[in-house]
Amino acid sequence: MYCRGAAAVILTYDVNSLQSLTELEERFLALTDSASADCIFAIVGNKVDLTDDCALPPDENKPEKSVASCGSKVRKQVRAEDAIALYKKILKYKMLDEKDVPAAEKMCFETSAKTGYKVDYLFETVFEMVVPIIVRQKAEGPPQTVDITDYKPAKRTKSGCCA
Ligand SMILES: Nc1nc2c(ncn2[C@@H]2O[C@H](COP(=O)(O)OP(=O)(O)OP(=O)(O)O)[C@@H](O)[C@H]2O)c(=O)[nH]1
Repeated sequence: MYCRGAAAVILTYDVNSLQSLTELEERFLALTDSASADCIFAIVGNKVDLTDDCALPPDENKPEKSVASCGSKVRKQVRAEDAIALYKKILKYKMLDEKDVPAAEKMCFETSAKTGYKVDYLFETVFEMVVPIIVRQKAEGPPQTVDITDYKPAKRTKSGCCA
């Protein structure tokens, strides 16, 4: 219902929870089936304010970097590559060709709704992509929706039968 005719879908996970990324695919991707055919997908890893430099993926050569926490900050559980992999899975699911859509690296963001980090950048980027698509769709023809305010009930016959 929320996605019907959508020109853009922003799928958001928590960078500190791998499960939240997995759930995007398992629970929410199918909900985007009713989005517009040329819908833009953005994958957003939120809550980066809770992580810091020690959030880098564990480096096998430097085991001290793979500690589970660093001061009050936690180690990031979801790497940028995981989000990029999900973006590519979405393209497969939607049967879209990589060369016809924005690059995965451009459509995967990391934000903090708490501090505002990269939030404006996310929405500005998505808007810049989406506005030309909406303008083109409008120029191409009427929307694929039904205006129920135009509905005029059929005249009833004397018997009240619709035959
Ligand atoms: N530290 C931090 N906390 C955040 C951030 N964004 C949201 N939160 C917190 O995370 C919790 C869930 O936020 P919601 O906005 O309810 O997100 P949601 O996806 O609707 O989460 P659910 O209600 O659990 O489904 C709240 O306590 C928010 O304050 C962020 O960028 N950083």
